[in-house]
Amino acid sequence: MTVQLSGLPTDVQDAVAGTRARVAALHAELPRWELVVWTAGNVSERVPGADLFVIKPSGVSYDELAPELMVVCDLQGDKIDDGTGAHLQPSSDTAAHAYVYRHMAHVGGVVHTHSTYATAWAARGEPIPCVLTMMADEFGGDVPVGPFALIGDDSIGRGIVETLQGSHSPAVLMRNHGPFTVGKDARAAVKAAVLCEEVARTVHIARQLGEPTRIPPADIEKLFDRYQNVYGQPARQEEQHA
Ligand SMILES: O=C(CO)[C@@H](O)[C@@H](O)COP(=O)(O)O
Repeated sequence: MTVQLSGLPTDVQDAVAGTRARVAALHAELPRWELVVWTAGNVSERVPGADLFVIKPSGVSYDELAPELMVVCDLQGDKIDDGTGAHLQPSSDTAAHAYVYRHMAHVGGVVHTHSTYATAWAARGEPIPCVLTMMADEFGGDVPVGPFALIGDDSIGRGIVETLQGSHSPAVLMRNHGPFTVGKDARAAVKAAVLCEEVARTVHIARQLGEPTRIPPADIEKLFDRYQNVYGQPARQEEQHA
């Protein structure tokens, strides 16, 4: 039987409303940072305290996205009776997002784009080598490549999870497709998507002039640890561990 949002406890309904607002607002970051063309990207976030997540409706222009249009799904990726009406179907990548939420408990947000430089690396099936301190900071090493997988079932999600397990990286380049990123929340996943495109572009440019030099693994670990645990304002650091 389909879950009815209006029948859930008030605190869950309030949590859904807050998640819808955040996810709707974060979609504006995708065109802002030139990570998408047309509607080719999506953001989702887990609803705190519920086995639900919120994701963009498929094919809807970013200009039209509003909190009340965000689709609410269970962790199997099935839309609940969320008040958006039957005409609004969730993103075509919903199954992939749902698989990540079911298999990566620490992940609270997922983003998918087709950003140009990261997607070019995905087309070549080549990991982005860790040759920049920004890569060590955010990705803790190379940005890995996941397998080619067709959209529509658990294949992409399984490829994301299997590739990211054992990696510090919050980004994976799905072969012949494009980047997927994860984070503790949707904002962290959007940040990872922005920085993934930035380093993909920089390393691509560096490669035009010669072979960039890799950062030694011990230094990568030091940089990653500092950035993940020291960078930013103390208050934000506490938030990060909240
Ligand atoms: O890559 C694809 C389709 O192949 C999707 O990620 C992209 O078009 C975005 O689709 P949605 O608008 O989220 O359904």
